[in-house]
Amino acid sequence: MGTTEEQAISIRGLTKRFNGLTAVDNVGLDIGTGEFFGLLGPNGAGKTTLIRMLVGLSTPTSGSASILGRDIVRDAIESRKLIGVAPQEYNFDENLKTKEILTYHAGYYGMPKAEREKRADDILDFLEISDKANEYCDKLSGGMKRRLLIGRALMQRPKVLFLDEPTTGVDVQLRRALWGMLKKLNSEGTTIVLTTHYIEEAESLCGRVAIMDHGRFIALGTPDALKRREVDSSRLEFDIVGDHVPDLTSVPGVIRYSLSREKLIVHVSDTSTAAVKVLDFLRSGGVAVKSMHVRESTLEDVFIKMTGRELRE
Ligand SMILES: Nc1ncnc2c1ncn2[C@@H]1O[C@H](COP(=O)(O)OP(=O)(O)OP(=O)(O)O)[C@@H](O)[C@H]1O
Repeated sequence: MGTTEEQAISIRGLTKRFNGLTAVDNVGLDIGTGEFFGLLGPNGAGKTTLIRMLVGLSTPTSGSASILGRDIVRDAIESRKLIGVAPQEYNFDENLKTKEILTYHAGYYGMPKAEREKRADDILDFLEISDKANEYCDKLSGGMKRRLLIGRALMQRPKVLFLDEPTTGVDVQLRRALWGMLKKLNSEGTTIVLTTHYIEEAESLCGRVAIMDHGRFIALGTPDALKRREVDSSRLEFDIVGDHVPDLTSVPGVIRYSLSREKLIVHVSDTSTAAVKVLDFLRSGGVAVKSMHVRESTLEDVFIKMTGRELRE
């Protein structure tokens, strides 16, 4: 991939240091236009710092990056016009009402009054908070504030949308509703970059993800490819009676297994065929099986395999 305009984001050797701490460490990446890209990683991995540099809120210590061909430092004003940002923390002026937050914001971007009124109405409608248009924003619930943060980022019709943990603290139902809204925006052509702790969020939304740890990308690819490349495709968990089983490695599809306290975990390459074979093998070996669960691998498994730690401490 080149570094020309077809890239929504192009990053080269980007680094940020804070008094001896390297928060983002020589990162390189291209994100194509129209991608839905996820940055996944534990607290302190450097996700927010990376986004803050890309959106012009923090100056890189070294390296470079561009948004649709505009350098984030040299062409900062141009590049900022192309993006929308929903930060992790609410930062609304509490003296403003919901709709005013949107119209004032678009005013900074020089949008004419009639257009910004209409745009704000459309966005409130899209985010299903039209009935709160005239409420003061500090009266809104957490979930409504989350939607408003996204709505504000959409006002200037960004080509690239940055969302820093857009669903933190919202309930499962709203999270799914927000996912639907974000998918729609992406399908209409907006490039989206989001950071998240939620594995299901990255897996459900993102075409590609980068897993970050200690300021670096430790894995990059589609969620499926990462799971295939980095971990066994799935594992079977059996509750059995006793602490002995015949050697399972002779069963086709079995990669490895472990047994402890009557819990047998079998890593297999193809769940659909291996599950039945393992079960038959155990039964013919005289092992009483109380229950069996299939657990598909997740991006969390990828992270654990690569770092030996869990994503959420
Ligand atoms: N302004 C700052 N001054 C000093 N250190 C900072 C500053 N901002 C971030 N850091 C440090 O840089 C590292 C990366 O932080 P960052 O917020 O980018 O991580 P993150 O992956 O976004 O984490 P989280 O998921 O908690 O938001 C952390 O060790 C953090 O303490």
